[in-house]
Amino acid sequence: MELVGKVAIVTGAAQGLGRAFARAMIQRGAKVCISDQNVEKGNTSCVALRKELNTADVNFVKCDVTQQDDMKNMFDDTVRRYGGVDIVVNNAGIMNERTWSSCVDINLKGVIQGTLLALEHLQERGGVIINISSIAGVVPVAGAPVYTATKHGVIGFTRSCSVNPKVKAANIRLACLCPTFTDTPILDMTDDHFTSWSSRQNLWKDVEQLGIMKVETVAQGFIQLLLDKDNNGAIMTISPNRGIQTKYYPKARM
Ligand SMILES: NC(=O)C1=CN([C@@H]2O[C@H](COP(=O)(O)OP(=O)(O)OC[C@H]3O[C@@H](n4cnc5c(N)ncnc54)[C@H](O)[C@@H]3O)[C@@H](O)[C@H]2O)C=CC1
Ligand SMILES: CCCCC/C=C\C=C\C(=O)C/C=C\C/C=C\CCCC(=O)O
Repeated sequence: MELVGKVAIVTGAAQGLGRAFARAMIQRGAKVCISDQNVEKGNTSCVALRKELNTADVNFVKCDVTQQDDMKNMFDDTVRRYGGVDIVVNNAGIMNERTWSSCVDINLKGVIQGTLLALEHLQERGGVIINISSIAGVVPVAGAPVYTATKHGVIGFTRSCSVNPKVKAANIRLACLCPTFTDTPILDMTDDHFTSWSSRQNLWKDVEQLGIMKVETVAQGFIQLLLDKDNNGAIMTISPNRGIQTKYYPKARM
């Protein structure tokens, strides 16, 4: 897929990985709507990206992924502004075992809602949906069971959509990105984010063992996932020791 002139939406893009994905797409000629529930950071990032990349092809829309009206407005605004949508990146996510219900609402229900709206918008012209999971989407993580459940859910949902014949006929591709720890504000966890059935200490041991990647490393894998025309249903993992790996799991009837 060539990115010049393509229109992309990224949720949770005011900072961290979402912002890095937006930046990488703009650099390759895409027009990008960055959205976030944080209006101040979203606007600041939008202005910074315009300045740094010398472009007007990036805008900010306020969108809390738990709010259906916000999500609909984000798509409608993008269509009005750029004439359509080609790429949707469902990235917004949090890590909080204590407010676990909001973790499910944002990480899983937000991705489902974003994907369903994306499928509607892409059905006439085709396109790509990238859902951001985590390495916690493919391995058990004792320190963060709810977060891990949401990320497994993202993979199950995305792969199920990818094998739907209607999705294939509409020339829509879906894939998941699963990084290990990456240097973003999500790592600034305190004990308040955990319960007695989860543990910051355990996760921190994993961080120390695995190391922390730069957002640019993950953005590189993201662009590879986006550009590969033949990867519907793919799960890409990225880690410091194993690098970028694309995996295809069995479809059914094992
Ligand atoms: N940084 C890491 O180590 C890894 C992160 N991920 C995933 O990558 C995605 C992005 O995370 P990071 O950039 O690291 O985190 P981050 O905390 O830096 O950025 C997350 C963004 O999502 C926004 N957000 C939170 N709730 C929202 C809501 N209800 N609606 C809209 N936006 C909302 C925040 O305002 C923030 O701008 C998440 O889904 C996360 O689970 C996956 C693997 C590793
Ligand atoms: C105290 C630091 C907490 C950081 C947690 C915040 C964000 C997590 C982001 C991730 O998505 C990564 C999450 C979990 C990975 C955990 C363990 C990986 C073990 C991988 C392996 O065994 O191969």
